[in-house]
Amino acid sequence: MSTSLAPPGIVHEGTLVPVHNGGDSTIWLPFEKVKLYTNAFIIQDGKILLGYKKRGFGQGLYNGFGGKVEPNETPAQAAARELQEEAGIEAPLRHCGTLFFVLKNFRDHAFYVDIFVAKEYSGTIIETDEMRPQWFSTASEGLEKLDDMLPIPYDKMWADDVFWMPLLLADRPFIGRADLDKDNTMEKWWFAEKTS
Ligand SMILES: Nc1nc2c([nH]c(=O)n2[C@H]2C[C@H](O)[C@@H](COP(=O)(O)OP(=O)(O)OP(=O)(O)O)O2)c(=O)[nH]1
Repeated sequence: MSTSLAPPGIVHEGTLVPVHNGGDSTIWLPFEKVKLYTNAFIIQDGKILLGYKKRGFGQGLYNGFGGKVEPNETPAQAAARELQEEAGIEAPLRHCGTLFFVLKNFRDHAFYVDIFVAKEYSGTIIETDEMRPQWFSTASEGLEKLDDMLPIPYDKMWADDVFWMPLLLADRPFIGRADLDKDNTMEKWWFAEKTS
């Protein structure tokens, strides 16, 4: 489909196949500037590594490891640095998705988040001041779970994650936008699979 149908903030050359869209709001929230962020996940052997955010933005939610891209860095470099700083590990990260994220009542900036994934890592996973890492099962409900590992805790994650996480788990590149209210409820969203 044509990318002109994608929401403001989404820039992509190639074919996008929309997979989810919705929300009660008729307009996309305005934004003045955009800041670059990263988010990185390790997915291996039926499990995914998430971190419980202990402080700051998103405190109390589980997420991948990431943060701001510094002025001297590429997103890939920032993703590697944040994974090391927040979980103590290194990994051959691959770009797998892009999330454009706008928070209502947060006027400062929109978030352009490059999402990375790796199937392996080196080093020892450690808890840091910012994140408490924990493995979760990627098995769907009803399927056999790994030992006593809990399923992905979507009710304790950013509300939009449930829309794109299945694409990440299936290794299907994606792009999307989510506008959220400050209490982590979805205002409006649009997600597409990148097929070229
Ligand atoms: N899973 C998920 N992550 C999100 C969403 N929106 C959003 O900003 N993020 C991620 C991107 C970043 O990894 C993180 C926000 O960065 P942060 O708050 O941890 O970074 P920071 O400003 O503290 O920067 P730094 O000190 O870690 O560099 O949240 C979302 O809707 N879902």
